[in-house]
Amino acid sequence: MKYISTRGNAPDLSFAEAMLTGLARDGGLYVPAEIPRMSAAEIAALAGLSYEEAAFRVMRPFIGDSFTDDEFRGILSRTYAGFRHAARAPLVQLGPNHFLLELFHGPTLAFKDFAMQLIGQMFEHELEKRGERVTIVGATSGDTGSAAIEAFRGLDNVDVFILFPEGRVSDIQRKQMTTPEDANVHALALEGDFDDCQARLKDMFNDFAFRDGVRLAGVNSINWARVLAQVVYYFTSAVSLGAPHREVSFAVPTGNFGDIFAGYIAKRMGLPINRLVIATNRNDILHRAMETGAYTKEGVTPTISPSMDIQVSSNFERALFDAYGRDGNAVAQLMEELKSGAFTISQGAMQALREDFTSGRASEEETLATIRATHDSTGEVLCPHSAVGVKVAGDYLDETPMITLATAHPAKFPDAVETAIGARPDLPAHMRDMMARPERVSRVPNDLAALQTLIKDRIAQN
Ligand SMILES: Cc1ncc(COP(=O)(O)O)c(C=O)c1O
Ligand SMILES: N[C@@H](CCOP(=O)(O)O)C(=O)O
Repeated sequence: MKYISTRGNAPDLSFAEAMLTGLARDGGLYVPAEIPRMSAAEIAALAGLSYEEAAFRVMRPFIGDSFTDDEFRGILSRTYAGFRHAARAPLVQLGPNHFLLELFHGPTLAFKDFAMQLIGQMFEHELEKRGERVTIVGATSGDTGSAAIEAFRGLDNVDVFILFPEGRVSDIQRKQMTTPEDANVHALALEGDFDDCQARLKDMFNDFAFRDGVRLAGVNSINWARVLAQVVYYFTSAVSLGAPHREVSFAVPTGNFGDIFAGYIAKRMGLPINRLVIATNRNDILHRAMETGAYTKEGVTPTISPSMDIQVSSNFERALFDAYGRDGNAVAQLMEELKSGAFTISQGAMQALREDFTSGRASEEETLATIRATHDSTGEVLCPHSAVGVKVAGDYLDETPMITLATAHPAKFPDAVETAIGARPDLPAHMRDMMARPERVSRVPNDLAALQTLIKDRIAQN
C-alpha cells in the first residue's frame, strides 16, 4: 500500500513513513493511492466481533507491511485497554431511527482518543524499531491536544509541543493540557485562534531546515493514521444496525473535517452509507461551501462548541482531491488561492462532493435547546459539539437509520451544559481533582520564528 500527496508533488510513502512524516513535502496531505474495498460478506462478518478485532480487519489492508499481523494485534489490544466502556463505542437510541454513537469513553473523554491512543502505540513501536527520536508539534482547539499529550506523555523518544488558542478552550481542556508533569510535554498558549495554531504548524512543516533539524512529526489529522483509526467506528456502528443489508446515515459535528472524512473512506470501502451530514456551528465555512461552492474564510467566532471553532478545515483538501479526480495540480492551485482568503469549487467537483456529503448549521440557541430537549426526552446529556450534530441530524431524519457521532463527554463543557439543563455533569473519577492540579504553560506569540526558537531551546534542555 502506497500513500500519495494531495498536491501530487511529493515522494510516495509506505504507511509507517507517511505516519512519521505528517505533512507531505509539497504541503499536501497523504492519502492511500487506492482505497481497499470490503465485500458485503466481509462487512457482515464484523458483527459480534470485539472492537479490537473489527479494527484489525478494517485497517489491515491500509497498513501494508509496516506492521506484522501479530504486531498490529498487540498494538490494538494496548490501544483500547484504557477505555472505560467494554464496547469502546456504544450506540444508544435517541428516538425512532436516530442513534447516538458515544465516542467519549477514552482516557481524555473525546473521540480523538480512538486515533491518538493508536498512533501513540504505533509511534512508540516504530521509533524503537528505527532507533529514532521525533518532535511532535500539534495544533488544537482543545481535544486533539489533550488526547495527544495523554498518548505521548512520558515516552523517551518523543517531545510533544501543543499549540492551543489562549482563552478559547474550556477550563477542563486547558487543565488536561497544562497539568501533566512529564518533562516531554510542553503546552503552549498562543495569542490567536485555532486557525493561527494550525497555520503556524503547517509553516513549521514547510520550513525544511527546521523540520529536518528537529525531526518534526505531526499528530493532527494531517496524519493519515489519525483518519484511518476513525474509519473503524463507522463500520462497527453501521453493522450493529444491520449493515451491509441495510443502509445507514451519519451526522458528524465537523471542524477540521477529519472525522467525517473517515466516514467517507468507510463508504468508499463499501459500507452502505446513504447520507454523510456535515454539522457545523456558527463557524460554518463547510456548510456555506456545500451550499454555494465558494470556500471563503471569515474570522473564527468563539462559540459554546469551541473545539469546532475552525474556518480552515485541513482535511477538506483530501475530499477536494477526490472531487477533482485526484488532480494534485488542481488542488495545489486551490490551496494557493486560499492564501488570499477564498477559492471557488468547480461545478463538477461540487457535484461529486454533493453525491457524498450534505450539510447543516446549528446556532448557539439551537445547540442549547438541543441539549435541553435531548435530556428531557432521553436522559442523555450531550456535549455542545454532539448537540450540533443531533440538531442538524434532525433535519435529515427519514426511514434510513441516522447515527449522530457524540464526539466529547459533556463534563468537558460544564458551563454550556449547565446553561442548558441547570446542572453540571460529573467528571469521571480519574479526573475529579483536575481543577486543583497546578498548571505548567508558556504563553507564546503568533510568530513562527519565536515558536521555532522556543521549541529548539526546549529540546536542547531535555
Ligand atoms: C468534540 C469535538 N467535536 C467535533 C470536532 C470536529 O471534528 P473534526 O475536526 O474531525 O471535523 C472536534 C475537533 O476536531 C471536537 O473536538
Ligand atoms: N477540534 C480539534 C482540532 C484539530 O483537529 P485535528 O483533526 O487536526 O485533530 C481539536 O480538538 O483540537
